[in-house]
Amino acid sequence: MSNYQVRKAIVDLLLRIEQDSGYSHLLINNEIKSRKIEPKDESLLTEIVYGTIQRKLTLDYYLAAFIDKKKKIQPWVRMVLRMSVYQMTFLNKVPDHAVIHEAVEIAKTRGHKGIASFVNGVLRSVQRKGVPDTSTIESTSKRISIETSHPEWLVERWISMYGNDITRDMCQANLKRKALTVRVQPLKISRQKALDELDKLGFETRESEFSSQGIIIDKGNILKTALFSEGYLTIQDQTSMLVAEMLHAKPGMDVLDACSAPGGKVTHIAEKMENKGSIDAYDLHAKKTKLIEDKAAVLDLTIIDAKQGDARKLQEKHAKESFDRILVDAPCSGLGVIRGKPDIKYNKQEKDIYQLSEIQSDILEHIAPLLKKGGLLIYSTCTVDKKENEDVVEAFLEKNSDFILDTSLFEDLPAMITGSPGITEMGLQIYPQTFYTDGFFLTRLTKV
Ligand SMILES: C[S@@+](CC[C@H](N)C(=O)[O-])C[C@H]1O[C@@H](n2cnc3c(N)ncnc32)[C@H](O)[C@@H]1O
Repeated sequence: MSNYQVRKAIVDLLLRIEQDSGYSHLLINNEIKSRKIEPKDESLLTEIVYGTIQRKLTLDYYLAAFIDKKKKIQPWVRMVLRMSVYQMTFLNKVPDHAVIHEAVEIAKTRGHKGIASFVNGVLRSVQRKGVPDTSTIESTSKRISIETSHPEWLVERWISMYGNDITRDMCQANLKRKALTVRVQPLKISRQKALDELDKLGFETRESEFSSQGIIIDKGNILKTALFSEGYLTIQDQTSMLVAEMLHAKPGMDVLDACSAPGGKVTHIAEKMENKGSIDAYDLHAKKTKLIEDKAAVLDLTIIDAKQGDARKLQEKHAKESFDRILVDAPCSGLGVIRGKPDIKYNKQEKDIYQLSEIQSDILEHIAPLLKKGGLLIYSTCTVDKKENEDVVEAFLEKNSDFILDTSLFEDLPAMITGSPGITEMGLQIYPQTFYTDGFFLTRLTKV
């Protein structure tokens, strides 16, 4: 594929992601497969698409300095300008003159001479004058918003909850790549053996301190290994691995995972149970239960019964106090995983947070009777927002006097997390900047 064709594919992809509000990671993978993008172009395509989405608001701020406010710009032309300015400002892989040349070529073929000369004019001005200085933006929230490309309502919200410094660090961390992490299936391979095998294959790896099963991959493509395809390893963020570590499910126990798909945490729980006992794994969406089944099958785990069910109605299916352990890994706004799914920061709205917090409270309220006395319940989300995290837990504890927060959680956490800035009376909020993981919330409750 020529450079021009790769750039053209990037513009199409950016347009589709914006117009369909599609998840960029899924659309990028489809594009690579369907257009048969060569491996040498794969990483550049991914880098430009992700980068352009990640920096969208910053790029638009830069472009606004060079384009008349009243000028109507077609969406594809804006995409060409954004991706070109992204490459000129944040990447140094291709010289500016080549970036401009390719942008003009796309504009000529897709549009006409007039558009090509507009694109050429704007990009040449950016090249000549440089992008505008953002340090003169007076309002703190606006400056963070523009510099890190997060919507201002979200920056203001985070500032009101966590202050300027944590918010700025969080927004900046969301722009950086995180290392891929995997979990070993300990019934099939030990972590040490997996590390040795990966070492032989030329991977650069480290042990994760979040989980005895976790491995951080600094270099190497795990997807192409038999260790992955044969279920010795599975991809999971380190924060998610904390859940099964903290749930302490033992072989022979009865466990409920109320919101289970695609099955990352429930398979980890089954591993901790040495594949002995029983796990009822529900998800609201019937088609997603197949994802849980597939994951369990590749990992050779047989104790998971994946089925459709609304977590708010499980009392119709199970008697009170049926379970030793319950996981509520609730549907959430996902503001902790912006780094991997940058679309989230533009697609989520503040009202979603309020709606989700009601669903989360509802799920907890209806699940609570199913826990045995002395049992443990973990509530977790992959978001950073008090309304969906601490507030949900606090309201639940106020209403349900038979539950208390299991404060031994705080001694139970891995040493590197103890004393981390997100620990509160209601649980552990992990910020994406603290350990360069996803942002995540987790707490552990017990019935007395
Ligand atoms: C954060 S995800 C769970 C991730 C999963 N625990 C894992 O580790 O792979 C939340 C899941 O809850 C499901 N969900 C949403 N509302 C639900 C409800 N009322 N009852 C059960 N599941 C629900 C969603 O379909 C989604 O798959």
